[in-house]
Amino acid sequence: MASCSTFNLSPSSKPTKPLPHYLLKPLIHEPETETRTQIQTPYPKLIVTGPSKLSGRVPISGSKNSALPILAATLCCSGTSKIHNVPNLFDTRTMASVLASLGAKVEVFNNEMLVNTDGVDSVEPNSDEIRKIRGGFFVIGPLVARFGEAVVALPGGCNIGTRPVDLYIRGLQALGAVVELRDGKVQAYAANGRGLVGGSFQLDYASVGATETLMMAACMADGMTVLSNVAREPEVVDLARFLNDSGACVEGAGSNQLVIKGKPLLHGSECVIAADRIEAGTFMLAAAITRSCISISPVIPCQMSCLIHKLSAAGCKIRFQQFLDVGVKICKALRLRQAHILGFLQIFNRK
Ligand SMILES: CC(=O)N[C@H]1[C@@H](OP(=O)(O)OP(=O)(O)OC[C@H]2O[C@@H](n3ccc(=O)[nH]c3=O)[C@H](O)[C@@H]2O)O[C@H](CO)[C@@H](O)[C@@H]1O
Ligand SMILES: C=C(OP(=O)(O)O)C(=O)O
Repeated sequence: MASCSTFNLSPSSKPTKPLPHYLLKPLIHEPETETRTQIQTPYPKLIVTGPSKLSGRVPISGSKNSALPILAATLCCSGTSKIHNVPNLFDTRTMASVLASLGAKVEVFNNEMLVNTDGVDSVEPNSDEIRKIRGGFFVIGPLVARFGEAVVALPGGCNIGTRPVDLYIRGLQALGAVVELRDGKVQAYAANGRGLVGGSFQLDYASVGATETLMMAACMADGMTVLSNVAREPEVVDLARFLNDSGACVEGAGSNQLVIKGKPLLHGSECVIAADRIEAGTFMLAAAITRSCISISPVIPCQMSCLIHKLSAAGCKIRFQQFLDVGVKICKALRLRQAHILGFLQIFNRK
């Protein structure tokens, strides 16, 4: 296919060289030490002066972490994909720019995005856009699967610390990609000169982003793929649902193993992005620490069970007034141990 890549990506011209150490560094999950919690950044602070009381009803947006991989997955689809309830955020706007930089047609109407990737004529998204957010890197999976090659800058969005992408790369290699790093960009191409081939890959760590990227790639790889020790987060399930609605064959989403039968090309479909459990959880905590009573909607209670349990144990009263309504009221002081940001998010991210 036509490409704006400045590199000659023909397989025969590509001597394989080892990836740099920092991309392949082993996944070591350090304990929550002071070094993780004291990351200094030049970014502005939010200073909240209390005591304050919160009240009222808060609408919860569509999930950013579901929207980003689903937008990337439109690269697997012919025709138009219609995505509803996309939160209007810097990250989703950036992902739309990433797709547009590849030649996709992206139309935005309030919280609805229509994406048609039939006109994609590049495998190299705009690097400035990719470096703005972590999720931009997801496009490497569908690009190499559909077009046989991808040139994607290393992702940004990592003010919370270094977040390697070694699992994405090793997973793509397991599906028959040759991967190199040049000038801060990851270049991947199908070793057989055609497309990816199904294979088996076990993630060292159940990374959400790597699971999603490899799921998209496997949907268009030739044959069966088995991905083990994958992430089980609701956003992974949302992505699998979108891909299956678009003609893919993904089984096992929500468990720790995915079995995926590749198809040559998926077709556009329609989906509604689910409510953001991180946003909902943040408001629940805000109500708890200010001893306030608020109502948030919509929420998906089964995705919040961990946080609901913790807050209930701390004395919060949580009521489901209607199916998706939650009221939070703190009855006694709540003491939460400080945790680094991902640990904090994992209170409601992990099952
Ligand atoms: C866009 C998106 O969905 N972001 C979410 C995603 O972030 P993120 O993409 O960072 O989450 P992952 O589960 O993929 O990765 C978590 C950690 O695993 C390590 N890692 C991951 C991949 C890899 O190839 N190598 C590696 O070392 C990194 O230290 C990383 O910080 O999950 C987090 C934890 O559930 C959420 O808080 C983020 O909001
Ligand atoms: C860390 C987050 O997301 P990302 O991985 O997209 O940077 C977040 O949503 O807080």
